[in-house]
Amino acid sequence: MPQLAIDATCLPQYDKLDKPTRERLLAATRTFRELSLGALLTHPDLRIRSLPEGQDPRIRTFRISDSWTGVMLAPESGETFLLVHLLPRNGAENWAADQRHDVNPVMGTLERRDAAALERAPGTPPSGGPVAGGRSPAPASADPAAAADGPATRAPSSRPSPGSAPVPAGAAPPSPRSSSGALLFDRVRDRDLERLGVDPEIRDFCRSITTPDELHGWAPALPQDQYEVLRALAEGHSVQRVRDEVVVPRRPAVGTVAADDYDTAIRRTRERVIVVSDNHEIEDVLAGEFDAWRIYLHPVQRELAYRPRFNGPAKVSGGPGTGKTVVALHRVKHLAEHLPLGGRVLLTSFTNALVESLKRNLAMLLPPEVAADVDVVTTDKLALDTVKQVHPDVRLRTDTRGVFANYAKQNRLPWPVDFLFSEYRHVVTAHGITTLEGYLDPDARAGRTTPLNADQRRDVWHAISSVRAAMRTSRRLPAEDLHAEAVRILGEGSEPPYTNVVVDEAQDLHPAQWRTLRAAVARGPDDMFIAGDNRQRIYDNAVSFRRLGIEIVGRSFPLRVNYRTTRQILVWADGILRDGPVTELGESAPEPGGAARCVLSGPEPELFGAPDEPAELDALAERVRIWLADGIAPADICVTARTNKLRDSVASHLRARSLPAAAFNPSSQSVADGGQSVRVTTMHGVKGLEFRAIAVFAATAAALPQLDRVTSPALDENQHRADLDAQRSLLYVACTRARERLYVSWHGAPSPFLPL
Ligand SMILES: Nc1ncnc2c1ncn2[C@@H]1O[C@H](COP(=O)(O)OP(=O)(O)OP(=O)(O)O)[C@@H](O)[C@H]1O
Repeated sequence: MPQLAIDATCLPQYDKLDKPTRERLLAATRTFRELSLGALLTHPDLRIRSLPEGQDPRIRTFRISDSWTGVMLAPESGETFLLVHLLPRNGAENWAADQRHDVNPVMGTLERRDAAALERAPGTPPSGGPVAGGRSPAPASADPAAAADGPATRAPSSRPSPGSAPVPAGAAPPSPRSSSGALLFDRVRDRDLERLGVDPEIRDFCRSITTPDELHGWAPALPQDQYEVLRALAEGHSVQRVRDEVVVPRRPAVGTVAADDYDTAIRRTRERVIVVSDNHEIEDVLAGEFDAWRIYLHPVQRELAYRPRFNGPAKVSGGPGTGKTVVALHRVKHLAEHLPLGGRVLLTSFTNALVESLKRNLAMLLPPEVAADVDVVTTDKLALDTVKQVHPDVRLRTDTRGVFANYAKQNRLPWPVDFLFSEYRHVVTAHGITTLEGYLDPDARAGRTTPLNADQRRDVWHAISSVRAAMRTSRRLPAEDLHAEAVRILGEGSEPPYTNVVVDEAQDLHPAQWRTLRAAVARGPDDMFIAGDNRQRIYDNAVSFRRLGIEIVGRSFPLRVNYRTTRQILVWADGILRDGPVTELGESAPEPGGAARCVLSGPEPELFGAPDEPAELDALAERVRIWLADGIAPADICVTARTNKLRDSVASHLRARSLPAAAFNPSSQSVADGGQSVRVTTMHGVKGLEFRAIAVFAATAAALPQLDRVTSPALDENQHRADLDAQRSLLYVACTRARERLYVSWHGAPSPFLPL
């Protein structure tokens, strides 16, 4: 039976069809799936036609209506029809005659080139890709420099138009090729281009390109995967890196795809091609009623999410917006679909808000019967539930520091409460120390800068033990102790509760939480899949996976394409972290170099320093008003402030200026007034979320860093630095939630974290 596949580049055209034409197209797609090949080719309504003699015999047109035509690639082998374009009837044949579809000789993917435009080269810019504009509004344009990385034009709730994005407004038009100066690909040998899948025609063509802008201008005409190879080389990446990051993930695992095996190539090009399996799905895909991440994965993302097996814990890291959560969700899908009888998957994250968001997304990806085998809970909830099975009356305590403060006061201890609390959190529970001897071990306090002699350690241990005993008596345990107890209980059980554990936002978990996760799953293939980014660590937890028995070596994978944030915003935000190298998640080594590439491009961030808070509020209101006037929906705008108090005050000030604004609840992802208001929340509250426009309010020296949350250097210099880094990351997280617009303001002296 024939099968229909859809090339994502044709989807934006669907917007231009009126309702009856859309219905006819849907009926046609149904016919494709229901009739035999012979019946299809002779179907009286579809009127499937080949192009005139001498042109590509694999291209066929079919009738959608009197005025609209569909263009398909109909391979001679196999029965998969690929819908490549929807066009007004009189332009369809001409367009089809200009295009050529080939199987990439190395990657085995299906690519399209505008053969006519390339033939007219040199010097003539291409006529533009098949996508005649994306869905509006699309204020941040797809950056042709990165478009070929995958689904590119991602206007809010819009679909991708991979590899064929039109040249964005404002981008430099393709420059006429200059005969002077160096050529862009001088340093790359023909042999290397060939190994990277660049075919002879494109090799010749690229030899005379002089600048990256010129190459970008040709993006719509070039075969998509070859364009990505060239773009990565043009960015200065080595042949080896381009091979590893662009070619290998696309290449078949074994063998090659024959040049005439279009059927296989279509099925392998999953970044751009959707092979639809039922009518309902076709309607969703054509109508754009889905989030792109559910369907399109970058080859690297797909390879990680759907790799049949990792021989042990695996880690995916990468900067903000590189799709770590997307990969984690797809990995859960893969694991849940391959569970042994009675098996269960745990998907976990740090906060309730993150878990709620994971639940919502997972429900979009998994059918209910598969989702039933997946638990999505915070690690603290996992520990609490585990402990409650044995001690039903135990509850989670959140005021631990206060208990330490009371004890220190009552007993007139010589140490500040922050010191005591920090010893409890960052030494005793972080290292899982259970005895005085353990605490007296010379290595126990490695990294702490305040020395303690043996007598002092005994006194500190006594104080900490007393506070813990009191908390145990009250049956309200802090998270750290709850986890220790959960680990004990899990260790006594006959079998760990989970077959696989998937962790998102892993950078924020405390070692005690990791121990629970380690104990919740038996060691072995696919036991743990971990996604995170140390740039975004906003709680003061640093961990060593090795010390926790999580052996990642050889299974650590970077993601390097940012799908969320424009290049302009990311480059600026990266400046916030300028002072130190980013360390690898779960290790102390610096992360290997290689900045993320951004799919989107847009305006530079706007910065405003006001003389005082009222002036800053006025400017914020003005900014929000401009965004609304630009057509950004209120719910796509988020204002962040450092504290709950400031959040409430900003929301009421905006409302007083007749702007729709309300405090935002990150867990329910709704606003207090239940309406479509501008979201106002804390910097912590935006973690894991994204908005078209973000305003960071009061990035003021007096508020950021918030010094009452930072350990004094006199108490511990290392902890002081770690606390400052966590606040710096908080600002970074807030700024990188913005998809298209970022506005940062302050009054008086600006925060020292700002890259001004
Ligand atoms: N292959 C893809 N195609 C289209 N969109 C994608 C793809 N991968 C990720 N995205 C989109 O990019 C955005 C960021 O993805 P995601 O939240 O998974 O990134 P992340 O690395 O977990 O981000 P962060 O660490 O900043 O929270 C989301 O809107 C997601 O839908």
